[in-house]
Amino acid sequence: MSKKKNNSTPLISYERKMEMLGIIIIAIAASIAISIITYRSEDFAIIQSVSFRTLMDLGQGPALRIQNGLGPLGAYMSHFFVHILFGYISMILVVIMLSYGWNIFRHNALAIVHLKSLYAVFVMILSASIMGWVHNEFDAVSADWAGSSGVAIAYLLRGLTGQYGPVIILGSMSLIALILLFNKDVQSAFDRIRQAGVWFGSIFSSSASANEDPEERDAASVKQVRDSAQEKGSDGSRNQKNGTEEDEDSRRKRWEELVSSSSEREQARKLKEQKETGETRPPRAILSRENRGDDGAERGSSGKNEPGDDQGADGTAEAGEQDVDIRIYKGTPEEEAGKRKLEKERKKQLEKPQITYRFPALDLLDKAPEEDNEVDYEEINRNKMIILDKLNRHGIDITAIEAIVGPTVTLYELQPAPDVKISKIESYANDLKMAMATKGLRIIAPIPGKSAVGIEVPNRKKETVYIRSLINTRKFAETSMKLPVAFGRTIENEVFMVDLARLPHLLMAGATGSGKTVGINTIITCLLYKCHPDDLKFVMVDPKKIELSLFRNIQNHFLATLPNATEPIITDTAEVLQTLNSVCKEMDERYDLLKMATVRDITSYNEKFKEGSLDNELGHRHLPYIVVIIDELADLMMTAGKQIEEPIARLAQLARAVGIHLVIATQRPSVNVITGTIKANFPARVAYRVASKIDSRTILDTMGADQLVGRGDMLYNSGGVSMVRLQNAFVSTEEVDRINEFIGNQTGYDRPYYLPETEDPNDQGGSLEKGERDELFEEAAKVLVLHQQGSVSLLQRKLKLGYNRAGRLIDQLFTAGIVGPYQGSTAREVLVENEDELQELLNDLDN
Ligand SMILES: Nc1ncnc2c1ncn2[C@@H]1O[C@H](COP(=O)(O)OP(=O)(O)OP(=O)(O)O)[C@@H](O)[C@H]1O
Repeated sequence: MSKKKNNSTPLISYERKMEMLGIIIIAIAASIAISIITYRSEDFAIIQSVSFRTLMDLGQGPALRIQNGLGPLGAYMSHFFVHILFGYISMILVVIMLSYGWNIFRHNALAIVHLKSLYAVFVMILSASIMGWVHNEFDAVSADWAGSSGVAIAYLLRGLTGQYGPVIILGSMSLIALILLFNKDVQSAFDRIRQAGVWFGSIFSSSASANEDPEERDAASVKQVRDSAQEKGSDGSRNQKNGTEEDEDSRRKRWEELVSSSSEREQARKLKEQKETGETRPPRAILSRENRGDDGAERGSSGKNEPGDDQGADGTAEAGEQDVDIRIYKGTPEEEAGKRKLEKERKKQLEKPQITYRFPALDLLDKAPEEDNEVDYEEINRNKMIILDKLNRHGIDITAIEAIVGPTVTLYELQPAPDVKISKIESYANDLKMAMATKGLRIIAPIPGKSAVGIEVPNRKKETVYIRSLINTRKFAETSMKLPVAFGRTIENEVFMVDLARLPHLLMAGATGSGKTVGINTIITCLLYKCHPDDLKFVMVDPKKIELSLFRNIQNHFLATLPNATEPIITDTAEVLQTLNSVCKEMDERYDLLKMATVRDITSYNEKFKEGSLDNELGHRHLPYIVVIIDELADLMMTAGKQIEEPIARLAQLARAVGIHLVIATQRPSVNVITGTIKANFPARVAYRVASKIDSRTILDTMGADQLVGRGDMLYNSGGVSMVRLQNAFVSTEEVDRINEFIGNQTGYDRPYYLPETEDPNDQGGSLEKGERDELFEEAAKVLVLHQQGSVSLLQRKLKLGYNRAGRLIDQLFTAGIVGPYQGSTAREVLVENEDELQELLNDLDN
């Protein structure tokens, strides 16, 4: 493959430069910090009283009298920061600089640092002004805490707004600063402060039990709060209560938090016990286990008519009769890798890359916003009550419940009593759906490998799984998969990864807007983050014309096309057909190469080629993986039907060993699009939300996809019986754009990877005029007739030819009727029996 000479590489790479800049900034910040800490106002006076020359004379008295840790320079700096700017509070500037320095050094994104710095500057000015005000009004603090600027702002405020104006302005600004700091509900912050009061109260009031076991103490405080809640509750019904709704709510919250703190301790004890007995659980964070022996208080105080709370008072009361523990789990995120790890692992794979290439950096991907992804205990408890109530009414006893909180859905794992028939639980799916007023609810009865029934209920607040949070994990960085795809997160918050090279092909289906294109972008992004362009090429087919168009930027790095292709991303049906046939031809050629090299798969072939034991002259070359992506199969099947199905089926059956893999998506998972032949050859399937149970059956062979909630909620089946529910990672168009720009701006190969040319189906083999025949035409014909074997590799060996020329000769011999049509990995049939017959045929051709 031809390649461009890479442009001169800079002496010091961009990364190293940034690291140096980071260190310089940190060093300056540390110096300023030392100068501020050792600030003395007299130092500056000394500097001013002597000349520069005297100052520089270290043996002289003036220099010796300066006590700043950084000498005269420190005295200057600290004068500026402490005296002129904002006093000691200027230290915040040091913190800002350190933060910039560190993040630049670590190659982290700076967007969040900018925001936080802006906030820190605001807090610095505000604090200095408050100090200035205290200094001016009461002379209670030294002016060194406010600096001239802080004092000046306080004067200005006093002058403009009188005696009380600064109190109001500075007070409200402080409150705003607090709100911004916690970025949370201030109301609940107040509640928490009050709650802390109750805590202290309960501790002091039960001073007699000061030496008690902590669990008992918790239980005592729980009881106290619960009792007080019950007292209130018993005074009157919910509608008659005197206190406000907020009072009830905050009391309930308080109660729940106390309960969960005591129960977490109990949970930890249980876990320890489990460890000792050798019983293990998957690594999930245990959030709470709520033992509601007497649930009345909690339910009574709920007080709100939430959706799904349609059971009213008597519904929940009945449920209370069946008292079941619930354990709540939320999976802890996987360990982050950091940019260096990813970079190191990616470089490890490369031995002698054909082009100089920089892998896309993590910074091109958006960081997940700092959202409040806390578990909604209220929602979980309400759902638990509804589930218990519904099943209890129908005589189904549940002995235990666990709630596993995933990004999109929560899985309630129910342990039914031994005599319960589990199909009975399944039959109440619709009742439960109605009671919870939820869109998609899936019952898994039983959960494969467990003696439990699962009910998946969509969360009211869904979490977006950002692709960066998957790519930036050790699991992804260190994977040895050839074509790793981190699809998303499981319900247990684990990064779910598959190796496309082993699948070997993937069929994706989902209604419009369910997240297929985002899913395809996730696959491509993962591959672009892990694979070098030497090792991977995409053939992109996009009948919808816009979905994959962003990838045209990377054509000279990552795309494979026909030599005469009109566009790098194929949108025209006729061209799709020709391209797929060409990929088939590439597959056949690769099989010939593998056969010549006597290896069984692409990995061994490439290793052998790397060792130098394969001859370039015979057409051997490094073989990149080829991933063929078809964004909408339905469209192609409608226009080209069988013609399209044929090459897809051939590739799906055979292409795995030679490193060609298919990813096909469709929004119409009907049997005339996903035909039996296609389905049989695509064991790995992904279903996004589909419109009907029938569609779900077509794609997954079972129901379930019709109950998904959309926006990347998906079921993955690798061909076995069990399916995994995942939240597909989200990658935005902007992110895809940035990655493409980053790669596209680098010097790539001269052209896309060319797929072999195929015969035009309308062309009956082209002209065989004497002048247009290959010079070795006759000689090649004789070799094949002599050996009675129509194989390219035979011609290569006997005539010492490259693969392409030998292939062209075989095509001409086929047109001349000397060899038969292509037969896959076996040699073509020779149609001429002996040399005499051949001579006759050649004479005819000449005439
Ligand atoms: N994994 C995801 N996380 C969050 N939101 C998502 C996710 N996937 C898709 N969405 C949302 O759903 C919208 C539609 O997604 P997408 O375009 O991928 O659907 P589609 O199935 O390809 O639809 P169509 O077939 O009409 O092209 C996106 O714009 C995005 O807002």
